[in-house]
Amino acid sequence: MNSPADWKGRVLGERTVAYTDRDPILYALAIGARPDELDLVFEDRLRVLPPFALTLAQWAPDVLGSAGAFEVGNAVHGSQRLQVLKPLPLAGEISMQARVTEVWDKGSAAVYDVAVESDCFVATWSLFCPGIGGFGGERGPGRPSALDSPDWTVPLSTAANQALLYRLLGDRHHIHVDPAAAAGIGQPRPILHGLATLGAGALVAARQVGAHPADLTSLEGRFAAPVFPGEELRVEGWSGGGLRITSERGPVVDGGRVHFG
Ligand SMILES: C/C=C/C(=O)SCCNC(=O)CCNC(=O)[C@H](O)C(C)(C)COP(=O)(O)OP(=O)(O)OC[C@H]1O[C@@H](n2cnc3c(N)ncnc32)[C@H](O)[C@@H]1OP(=O)(O)O
Repeated sequence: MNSPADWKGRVLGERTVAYTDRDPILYALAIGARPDELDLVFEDRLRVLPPFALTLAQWAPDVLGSAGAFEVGNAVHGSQRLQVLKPLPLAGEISMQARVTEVWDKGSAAVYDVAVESDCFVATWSLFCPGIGGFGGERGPGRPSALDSPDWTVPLSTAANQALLYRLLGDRHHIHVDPAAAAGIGQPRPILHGLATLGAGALVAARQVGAHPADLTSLEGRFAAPVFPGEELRVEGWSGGGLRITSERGPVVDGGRVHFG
């Protein structure tokens, strides 16, 4: 295919992914679950955090990269949406189908939207792919609008080894572990997975609003700047479900929304 636009509508296939209770527990630990949150870390009481689903569906954006739609070494995860349809089992198999739903032309970059559907969730990845824009397509959604002061702000510490833990859940792109790969996307050191930051923000939001984090019904956010493992962040929330995560450099997740049932 010659133009990114040619990938719109492309079916990326179907996959059934199996997991055990070890995997949602590892997910909970990798996004900062505490030892007293037994529902998240102890198999006898386990409830699966819905964003764990995103680790099961990681194959879909990877298939698009492997098929040649973009250069895997310089693309980044631009944004994510997750809609929960029903709870994930504690262990078992999930069958999913994926396709490219949109291709946006940002001038300097192309943005691919990849949707993954299963009977438990619908998830959409936006992949920001520098160097292949300017193909005459539509620009798509712009930057999120400015917000008033947040209704609450909670500090969020990331761990120096957080990307090393999170990658064991399936996203083993080298930019999260190898300084040379990080340099290839212009970063001074390996960066944290956007989904680790967003998942951690959702967990903080649940604690703050008094919801059980496994009751999450929808989550979304745009990755506005990289996070470096070990950085201190702030999670900001709005009563209507708005969510933003900032570092001392500015927003790292903006346009966020999280809802609990
Ligand atoms: C395989 C990888 C997995 C990962 O997990 S990677 C880790 C998670 N992701 C990140 O850390 C990415 C953090 N974000 C960034 O580094 C930057 O942010 C970007 C490189 C994505 C973009 O920065 P810039 O090239 O400076 O773009 P601009 O000049 O701010 O905007 C140009 C156009 O691109 C749109 N855009 C900007 N950021 C995103 C995004 N994150 N997702 C989708 N579109 C984006 C804007 O809106 C605008 O377009 P309009 O003029 O139409 O408004």
